[in-house]
Amino acid sequence: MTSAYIHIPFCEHICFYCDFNKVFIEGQPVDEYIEALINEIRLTKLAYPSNDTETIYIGGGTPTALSAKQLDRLLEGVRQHLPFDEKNEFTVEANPGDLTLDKLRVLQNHGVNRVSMGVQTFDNRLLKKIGRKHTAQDVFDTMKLFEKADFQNVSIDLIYALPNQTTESFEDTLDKALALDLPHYSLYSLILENKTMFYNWARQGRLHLPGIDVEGDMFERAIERMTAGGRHQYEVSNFALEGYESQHNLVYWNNEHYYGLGAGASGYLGDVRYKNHGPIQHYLKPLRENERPVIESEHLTLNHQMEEEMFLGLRKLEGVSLTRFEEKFNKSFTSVYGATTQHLIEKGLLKHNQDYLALTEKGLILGNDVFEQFLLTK
Ligand SMILES: C[S@@+](CC[C@H](N)C(=O)[O-])C[C@H]1O[C@@H](n2cnc3c(N)ncnc32)[C@H](O)[C@@H]1O
Ligand SMILES: C[S@@+](CC[C@H](N)C(=O)[O-])C[C@H]1O[C@@H](n2cnc3c(N)ncnc32)[C@H](O)[C@@H]1O
Ligand code: SF4
Repeated sequence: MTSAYIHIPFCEHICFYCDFNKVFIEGQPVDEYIEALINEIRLTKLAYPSNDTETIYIGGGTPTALSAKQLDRLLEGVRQHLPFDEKNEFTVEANPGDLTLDKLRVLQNHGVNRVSMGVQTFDNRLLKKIGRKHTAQDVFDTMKLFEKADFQNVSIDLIYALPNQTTESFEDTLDKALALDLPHYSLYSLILENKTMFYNWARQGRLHLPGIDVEGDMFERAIERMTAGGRHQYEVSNFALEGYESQHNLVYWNNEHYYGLGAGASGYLGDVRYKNHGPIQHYLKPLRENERPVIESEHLTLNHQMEEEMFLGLRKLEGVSLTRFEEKFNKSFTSVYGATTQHLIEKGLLKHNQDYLALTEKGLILGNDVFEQFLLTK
């Protein structure tokens, strides 16, 4: 089975911290983009047939920046080319304030059963400072829409360690988030990305970011609050009620296959990891000639695949299944990673949990230092 990630690179405004592939929507060839995307799905399915789609995730950019009519056309095309069982997870990303009842109904009509919303913080002053256009009230209003449409599987994203954010302010955001009683929360620490407004301001000394200690404190508070609120941490940044872990993101962490569709999307099919052209015109051009808009692709060697199984899998709190590793690669785990694992267990960074190898609490904090040890091609 293969999953599908579909990218919509348009936004109503550009946030100061964001480095994802996106452009301001005004004046963009949105309708042409949607048709090209549907054509890309068709062409990719021809090259890599699959009878069933495990999960579908439409992200961005901002998918809800499309009109109800455009969303309807997009979803019609998606469902036409990707056979999908509506019991499986189908997520669309939304921005608070962008989602109307009309658009939500369109999503529901086409089998979308999960929405992930970018809330970031409930502090209105901070929202403005990071370049968001919504307010906390927009979040509450959108929640009312979900209630009205009887739509329950909603997740929100929060970012912490924002400029001038205090631990108290973040705790207040955590309380407000939990008060919404949602099944899933993603909590990311701010990453200062190259070429963003934030990056320039930081270089000019105009951005006051909390130090590493404060950031660590915030992460600990988040884990405490989420766990006390019944949302268990199943991946470094993700918390869910039992049974509501994001199936699509688990496809990534379990190192499984997915179509990457749309401008700038990445995919993993067979032994090939690939990436599409990011700029809209570069993406549209090959599709006009019925060619896939892939800009780079790489065949992964067995060593690469095993490394990725470890890097990605260890992000899950459950860890990496050794049985699955051996079945997938037809190799004994000990023969590949026995010595590395022994060494990391002695240092208190890894632990065995029956069939699984997982990070300890100390390992979780040191994440990347641990992952590095699993490199086979140094
Ligand atoms: C790329 S956005 C797309 C969805 C939607 N447009 C939105 O803004 O919520 C997905 C999520 O990535 C996270 N994100 C984006 N830039 C980030 C950064 N520099 N550091 C940490 N998280 C970031 C935000 O939490 C955001 O909700
Ligand atoms: C930061 S994650 C947020 C996931 C969300 N918290 C959830 O639980 O569903 C989503 C973002 O990652 C990016 N993304 C995810 N899968 C991708 C892929 N295959 N190719 C390119 N970008 C991808 C998109 O920009 C998307 O907005
Ligand atoms: S965070 Fe979301 S809304 Fe803001 S620029 Fe990035 S993709 Fe667009």
